[in-house]
Amino acid sequence: DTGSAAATPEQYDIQYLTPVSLGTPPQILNLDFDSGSSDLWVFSSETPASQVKGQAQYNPSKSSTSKEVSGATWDISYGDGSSSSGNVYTDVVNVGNATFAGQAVETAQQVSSSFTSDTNNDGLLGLAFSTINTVQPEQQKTFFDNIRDDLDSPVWTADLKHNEPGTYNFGFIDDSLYTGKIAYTDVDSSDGFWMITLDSYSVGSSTSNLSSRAFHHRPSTFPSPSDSASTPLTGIADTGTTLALLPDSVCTEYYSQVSSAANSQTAGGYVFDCDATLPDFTYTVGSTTITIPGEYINYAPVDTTGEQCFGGIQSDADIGFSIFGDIALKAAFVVFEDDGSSPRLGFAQK
Ligand SMILES: CCNC(=O)c1c(-c2ccccc2)csc1NC(=O)CNCCc1c[nH]c2ccccc12
Repeated sequence: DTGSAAATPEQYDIQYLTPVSLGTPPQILNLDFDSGSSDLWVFSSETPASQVKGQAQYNPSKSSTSKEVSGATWDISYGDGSSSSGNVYTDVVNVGNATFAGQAVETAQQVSSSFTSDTNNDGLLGLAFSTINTVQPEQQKTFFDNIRDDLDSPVWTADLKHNEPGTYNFGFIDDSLYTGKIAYTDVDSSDGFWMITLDSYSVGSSTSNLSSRAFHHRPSTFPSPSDSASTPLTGIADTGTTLALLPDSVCTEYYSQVSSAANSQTAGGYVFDCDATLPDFTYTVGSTTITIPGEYINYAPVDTTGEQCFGGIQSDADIGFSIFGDIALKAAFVVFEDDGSSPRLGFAQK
């Protein structure tokens, strides 16, 4: 079995939505595939009308294959303060032809205001590890955990793009989606996340820094201007988080290269003039180097004046680990591999 479906970005790549077929006859909802959580939850016929603003709703009573999981409930809260909760059914779930008949579909009886106002997002499809699924009293499995044994290969891949549709594939690696080699690194799934350690990172690229300083020649003793560090970064690969949330030291190093940058309390993070030229951000996994172009890190205007823009790299303070969100992942072809015992993450240039 294999599956392939488009990942279409909302404005500013704030999230990527993918069509999913639920039930019989098929009900199509556009879900946010989220490697940072493990609940498949949807707007539903059980969501109060006051909390629905245009979202498609899954109606289990209209599906001949739905079964209520009696006594089961779910309740999830995210670090941005959003939340949702409700009941649980099993039904047929189909993602680009990868199908599982008894997938737990968590119907929302309550969603927080940020989900209500997110009018194109009909729910989330969790792809972190099933150990952090919130269903009680019996925890439910993610779609990937359920279909893994039917897949040609125990993998799913993310090819997210800037401002254009990309692809989520299940069960195979499409060699046309990347260049060079896929470098793999071990995953620590003990917290339920795809947690990895990136071998190093660097801010800017030596040539661009040098040219901006108009050096006529560089004495051999000149320190490398790319502030390249062999400092590792430990964090989670999280398709459900928009930004790259990194250590304060990395943020300071990065934004010190942007003359108009400031860490604004009111804006809730680093902002800069929208016409600023931002340095690239590079990270390495084994022998593979991924470069996030500076323009990807000019995330979005802070307000309608369009003068100040919000950075795509922000602090991971008070999280306890870094989050390599869409800003970091969309520069790469990413392989999420889990044979059930030793999960790995693969990165390739594209
Ligand atoms: C900002 C969203 N990310 C988080 O809260 C988060 C945190 C986290 C924890 C504490 C403080 C800040 C972040 C750890 S893992 C992690 N990752 C996830 O939670 C991934 N799922 C996010 C789902 C999600 C939350 N609010 C949305 C609004 C639109 C679309 C998706 C979402």
